[in-house]
Amino acid sequence: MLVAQGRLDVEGALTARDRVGIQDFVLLDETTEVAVISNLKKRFSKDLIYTYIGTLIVSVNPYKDLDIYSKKQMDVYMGVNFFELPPHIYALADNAYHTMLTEFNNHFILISGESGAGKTEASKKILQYYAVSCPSTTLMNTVRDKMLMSNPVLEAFGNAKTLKNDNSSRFGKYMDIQFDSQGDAVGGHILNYLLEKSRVVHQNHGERNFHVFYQLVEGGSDDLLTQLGLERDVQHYYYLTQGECAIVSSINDKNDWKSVKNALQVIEFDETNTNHLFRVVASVLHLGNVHFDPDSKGHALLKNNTELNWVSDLLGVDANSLKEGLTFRKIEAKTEQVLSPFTIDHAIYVRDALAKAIYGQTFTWLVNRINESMENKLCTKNTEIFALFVVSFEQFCINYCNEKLQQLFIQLTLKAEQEEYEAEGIEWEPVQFFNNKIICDLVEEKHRGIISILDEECLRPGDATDLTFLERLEEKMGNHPHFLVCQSKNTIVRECFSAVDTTNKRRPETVATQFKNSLQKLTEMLMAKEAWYIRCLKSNESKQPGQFDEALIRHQVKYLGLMEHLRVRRAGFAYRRKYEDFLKRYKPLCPATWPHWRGIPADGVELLVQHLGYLPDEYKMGRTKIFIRHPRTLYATEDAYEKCKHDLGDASKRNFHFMSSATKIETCWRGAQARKEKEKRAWAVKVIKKFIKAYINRGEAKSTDNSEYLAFVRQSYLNRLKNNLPKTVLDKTTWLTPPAVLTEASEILRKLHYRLMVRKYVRGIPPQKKAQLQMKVVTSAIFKGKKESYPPSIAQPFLDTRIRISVSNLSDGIIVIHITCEDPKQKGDLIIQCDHLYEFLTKLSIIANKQDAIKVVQGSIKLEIQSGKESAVDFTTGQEAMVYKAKNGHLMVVSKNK
Ligand SMILES: Nc1ncnc2c1ncn2[C@@H]1O[C@H](COP(=O)(O)OP(=O)(O)OP(=O)(O)O)[C@@H](O)[C@H]1O
Repeated sequence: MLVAQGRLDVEGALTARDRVGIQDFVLLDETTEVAVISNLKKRFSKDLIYTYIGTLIVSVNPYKDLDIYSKKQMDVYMGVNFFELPPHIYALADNAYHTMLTEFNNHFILISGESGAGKTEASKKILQYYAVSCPSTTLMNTVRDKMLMSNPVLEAFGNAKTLKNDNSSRFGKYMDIQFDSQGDAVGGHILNYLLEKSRVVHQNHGERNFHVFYQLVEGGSDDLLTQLGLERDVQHYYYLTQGECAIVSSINDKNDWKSVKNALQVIEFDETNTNHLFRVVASVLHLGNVHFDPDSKGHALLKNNTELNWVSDLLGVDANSLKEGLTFRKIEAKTEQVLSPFTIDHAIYVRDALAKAIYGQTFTWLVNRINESMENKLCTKNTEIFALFVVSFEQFCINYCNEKLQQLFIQLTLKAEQEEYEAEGIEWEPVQFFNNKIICDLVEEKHRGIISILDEECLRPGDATDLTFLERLEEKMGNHPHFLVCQSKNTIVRECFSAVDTTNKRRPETVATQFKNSLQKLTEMLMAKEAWYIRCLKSNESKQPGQFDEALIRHQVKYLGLMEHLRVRRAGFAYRRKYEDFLKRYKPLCPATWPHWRGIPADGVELLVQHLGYLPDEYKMGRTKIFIRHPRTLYATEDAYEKCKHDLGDASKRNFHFMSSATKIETCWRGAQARKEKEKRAWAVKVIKKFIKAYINRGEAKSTDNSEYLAFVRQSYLNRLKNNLPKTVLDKTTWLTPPAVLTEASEILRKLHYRLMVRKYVRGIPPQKKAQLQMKVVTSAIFKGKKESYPPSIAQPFLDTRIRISVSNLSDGIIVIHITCEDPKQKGDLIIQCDHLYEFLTKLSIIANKQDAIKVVQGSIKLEIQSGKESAVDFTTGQEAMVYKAKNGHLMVVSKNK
């Protein structure tokens, strides 16, 4: 028994591997289907129905009550690490809950498997576990009571006996529980998918309609049956007897009726609502007994009015309208409406369609009511949602849904693996797995293909024209005034149908499309949550305890993709453990680590595995964990550990005295360690408290309460600032917003930083550019705001060559100022004569700070008299000083001989 095994860690479980099989498939040395099934069988034979694949649980239906769900057992699993105890659904529930609380994220548990495999039971066990383990408040008690207590109602209306399961859920459901940040449940919600409505009007041999019909007929009081016009005989009703097993020994409808009535009270159904609900159920039974005879033309005529009158009475709708609706089709021509009589087949079809619609809508209404009663009524915001998802009935599960969920699983698992590798700094090794996205695409893309098979209406017997007929019928029924039960006096029926837009002529979404869309939405929703998985397997078809049908199990192992799961989990490394944990267990195997390793755990592990002779390819050292590739490496280590323990035991007998004193020393040492640890904790608590107090007072002036905190704030701001400084002088926006205490300092720092950047910038300017800028500064001082042509001139650089000055070496007082200009019409160089040439030019060059700008030439100075037109001034000496234009067109300047 699981409890008897007590606390086992995963390594401990290895030692028991031959007796009870492997607890985690990941540790199977051989990952073949045969090995997996044999392991399941070995465990099943010892009533060990749960086995892990990593954090996924495989559960095999035992078909008998096991003593593993007691309160005591729940206590054992509370707050315990996943791998510390033998596999159990409680371990998963507990870990999901605690991870949610510590990581503040949303989780879901996906329970899948074929009909009768134990999904509903598993979900109930999880709810029961939360009911016991979560902190208790009055509100939470109400929520969980309602979640648990609503179950009989949901099962009565949504479950039925099938060949595979006496209590098979015939709808897909998704339940979620909302928790607040303290872990208290504050609300809940149930979402239902696709009730198998066709069951209301048709059951295969050996199967029944939904339980509630039988429960009402068997368990309802005489008074109630009279009010509803029902007989206490299930065989009397066409809708209850097609499977020829209305009464079965394994189901006690009478008793179940009592729990349903009780549950209705818990979920706050008042008498009126309850009464209306039973009236709807009864109306469906009466509707099933409405039969038709052909008239002379083969058109449908009601056999008698008794049943129809009951339907009309129970639903509160007009009997004539109902009759007309069941036997005629209304055709709208341009100007008039024509009533076209139905054939018998059509009339039966419409009768059944109405029964399905009434029941289906009522089921949805019921789920909504349950949801309302579980709504989070606290205004405090709930922070976390824990979702529990049960994929139910077979049709829903097979094909597309399974493929889609499998795809989701692989995606999420690979993602989780990849994230762990990344966090541990281990290189990701690509995993080969079959990506079934291709199947999902095929199903999703080809609307008319696979997906339409899921349309329950298409599953009806009949040829393809039935579908066309149905569509037309649905369109037409939409505006048939006599059909719309939305006039009903039964509040439930009225509420259910009032939402239907009676004027909308658009074709309604087919069931397959609704299914696809809901699955799509669900997938999106689930992708945003952390996943936990339970895979349920059916041990045998005959629902017998102790029978393990290998062929059936093999089929499910395939169908649930368990081998794929295993492969993905085993991708790369089968086993990983924190260095501390690994060392703690195996340290006796290496003299360097035994009895104590005082260094860094990773170093100890490295020494240990080298001592054990691990080959480099067999393991990898992550940041906090060791990763071991093959289970056999771990087994060898474990075997060595067992032997070592044994040897140590022998040695201890021989050296009793020595050991006992060693033990004393060890005890003292442990005591000292524990005291140290305690002191450390006390110190940590003090620091944390101080920190919190300081945080609260962070806005206050500096005091003993907050000085350390403020220093911390200052340091961390400065550290962050250091890495986020603006990089260019023009960047005026990048500057970290300072905490209140650093506003002033931050402003000073900001100015200093900009000044520093400006200085750096200026230093980096080349001399030529600098000279230019200096000149521009002078220009600005002279002209800015005074000359209108100044602004456009700013961007134009000054050229060194634009102005040059030449004089001759003689004493003629002539100065030639060369001015480059681009405009050909402009006058060219300037010639001036000046008495105080030396003074003028010296002052000019001082002002310009450019002594080399004046060139003294001998003989002749070239002139540009207009752009591109050249001439010259020739200099010479003579008796008299004179200036004239020479024959060659040059200007001749004669200075007097000295
Ligand atoms: N853990 C369990 N311990 C004992 N019996 C179980 C367990 N799980 C399932 N069973 C038995 O198997 C039956 C079918 O299980 P359950 O109704 O949970 O199947 P299911 O997977 O929800 O089926 P469906 O999809 O048809 O609703 C239960 O009524 C119960 O008798």
